[in-house]
Amino acid sequence: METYKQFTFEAAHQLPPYSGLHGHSFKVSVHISGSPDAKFGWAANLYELERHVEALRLQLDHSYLNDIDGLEDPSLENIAAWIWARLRPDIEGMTHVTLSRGIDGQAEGCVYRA
Ligand SMILES: Nc1nc2c(c(=O)[nH]1)N=C([C@H](O)[C@H](O)COP(=O)(O)OP(=O)(O)OP(=O)(O)O)CN2
Ligand SMILES: [Zn+2]
Repeated sequence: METYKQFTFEAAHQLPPYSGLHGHSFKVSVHISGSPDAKFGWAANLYELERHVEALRLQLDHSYLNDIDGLEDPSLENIAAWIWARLRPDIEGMTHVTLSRGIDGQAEGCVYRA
């Protein structure tokens, strides 16, 4: 079974020489794989993920990403790897993190797997 949790955040960044200062709505999906719980069938209890995901969301939301330690070059791929590295110690069975920016149908994104 695989369980996932999504969160969104609004943030500004720049990626010289490709882009100057601007902002995006980002969407993150955190995927956890595991044997189904005998009673509830889930791979992970979403309540147990909540505090870890929420702590990250609060750090990222309404931030200037370039100012965050480890995000000096905030490409999609570097942000996804940064999220993975911070959740990894706390979320057993995490298989991948997806990150996208923009609206459905016009989004750009990436998938980070260990
Ligand atoms: N694989 C990637 N390639 C590129 C990335 C990236 O994160 N991953 N980022 C960039 C630059 O940021 C580029 O300037 C993109 O600018 P951005 O405004 O973030 O995205 P759009 O050009 O699509 O702008 P819209 O406002 O959505 O039109 C280059 N390559
Ligand atoms: Zn951008």
